[in-house]
Amino acid sequence: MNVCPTGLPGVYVLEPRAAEDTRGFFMESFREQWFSDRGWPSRFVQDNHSLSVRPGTLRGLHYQLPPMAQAKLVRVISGAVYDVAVDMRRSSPFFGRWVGVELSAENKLQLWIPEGFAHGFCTLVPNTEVIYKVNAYYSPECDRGVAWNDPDLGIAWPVEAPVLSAKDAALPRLREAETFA
Ligand SMILES: Cc1cn([C@H]2C[C@H](O)[C@@H](COP(=O)(O)OP(=O)(O)O[C@H]3O[C@H](C)C(=O)[C@H](O)[C@H]3O)O2)c(=O)[nH]c1=O
Repeated sequence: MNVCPTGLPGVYVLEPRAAEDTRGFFMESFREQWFSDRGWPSRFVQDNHSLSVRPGTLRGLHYQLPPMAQAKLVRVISGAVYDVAVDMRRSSPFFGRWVGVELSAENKLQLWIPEGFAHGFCTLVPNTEVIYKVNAYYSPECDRGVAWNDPDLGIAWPVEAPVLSAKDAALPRLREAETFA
């Protein structure tokens, strides 16, 4: 498995190795030691799975505040997304900076997003399924978000008028959002 840094320190692309043969492929999609060997959180307590039927569906940008902050390991098992992470730590020199990576069932890439970052994605094709591990349970009380189209973030989403939940359509801008210290 290759680990590739992105333009945003702390966020990495993981490239598992797939063994392909005439039947298809086999891939180890997760190993605890990939994380413990790097001093990253390695105990994941919840798996998430979402299906977005329409292309241009945008989920995010979401994060959970302490004590339920979540690190996330994200991958796509059907379809493709433009996956985005944003540094939400005011103390970081990269506060408000973002990175976007295409994750797809075809490229099998995974995105490692540490605690302190917001996460969102926009689907690129119909019936896209995203699965991801998190290292803290869902906590509606600690759940927060920031607007996908905040001009202070300037994220280059591949869609101008995404399909949004009512919740996501009403998220605050970064300047009003509760962020990490
Ligand atoms: C996140 C979550 C949600 N839910 C329930 C709450 C709602 O009744 C329903 C849909 O939740 P929501 O609209 O927040 O789902 P998404 O918009 O896909 O949210 C996710 O989108 C971005 C991309 C993320 O990274 C987060 O993991 C997560 O916030 O599932 C749960 O029961 N458990 C959970 O862990």
